[in-house]
Amino acid sequence: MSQAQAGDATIIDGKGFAADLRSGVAQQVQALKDQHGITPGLAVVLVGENPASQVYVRSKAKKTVEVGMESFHHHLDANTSEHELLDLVQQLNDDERVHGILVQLPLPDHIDEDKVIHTIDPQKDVDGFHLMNVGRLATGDLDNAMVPCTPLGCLMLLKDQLGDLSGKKAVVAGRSNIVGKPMAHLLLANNCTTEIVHSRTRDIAAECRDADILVVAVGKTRMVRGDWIKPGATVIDVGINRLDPEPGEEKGKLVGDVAFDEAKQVAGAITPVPGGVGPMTIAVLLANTVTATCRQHNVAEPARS
Ligand SMILES: Nc1nc(=O)c2c([nH]1)NC[C@@H]1CN(c3ccc(C(=O)N[C@@H](CCC(=O)O)C(=O)O)cc3)C=[N+]21
Repeated sequence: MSQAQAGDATIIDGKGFAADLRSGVAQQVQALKDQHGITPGLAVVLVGENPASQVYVRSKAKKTVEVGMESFHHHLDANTSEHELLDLVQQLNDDERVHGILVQLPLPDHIDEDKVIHTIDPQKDVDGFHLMNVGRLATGDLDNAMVPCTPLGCLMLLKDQLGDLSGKKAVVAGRSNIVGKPMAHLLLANNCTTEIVHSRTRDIAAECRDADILVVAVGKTRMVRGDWIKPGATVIDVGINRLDPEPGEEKGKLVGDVAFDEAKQVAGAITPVPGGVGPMTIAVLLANTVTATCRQHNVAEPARS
């Protein structure tokens, strides 16, 4: 391979990759219908009126139907009690048309999120947030874990870009339970030398600059600058931040946690925002629902990553 030249980073097409993944999922759904008479079903539960959440939920429901699955949508009002929500989750656990359950986070303050997540049947936990699935991922039992959608989507993009990841130095910026920690476990399971950096890391720029693979999920607009990146590195930007609108704009632009214009001068490959990791999250959710369906019916499951 030739040496990376300044300014020539490959822009990783997450949107296109996600569309291909969804058409693969649509074929798997068709096969489940034709060969086993099973229609995978995904239930999405939204509590309250957060407008951004409503946009994601609508997009998920539309794409669920597009791949041929059944979509069950439960929209509860903001003052729903914890007890009512737990009852609904239990009802979805018991419903055999439902193979995957996603409860959109964050939940209102009066509801204990952990309690809700741990009421979901681990086999239907397509977000991979239940402790049973967290433990399986952390112990490397990937054959039985449900793996969180965003990190799994990032891994798919990395493997598509780089092939075998063995021996590569991977740095994950951010230590959240939904992205940073599961991402680090996945990279470790794929034989990367893996490090997590965070707000208390002594020289975070220097640690990032050592990475062949840099995954950024810190939730801070354009925190990672061009000079934090090793020339030729592969950069995955998980951030989704909305800027204040410019005069004449109705909504502000979406930008990542990486200063894209600087980073693309240095990186070998980089995901854009929007059109990078975001669309992968939804596509992997659908893929996880097929995986969950296969496991619940003892049908051979498609290889994922
Ligand atoms: N239990 C749970 N599971 C989740 O997976 C979950 C959640 N709660 N709560 C909210 C966040 C957010 N999230 C996104 C998914 C796709 C895009 C996405 O497709 N973004 C597009 C842009 C969309 C736009 O233009 O607004 C992109 O990056 O290209 C973004 C954000 C999933 N979440």
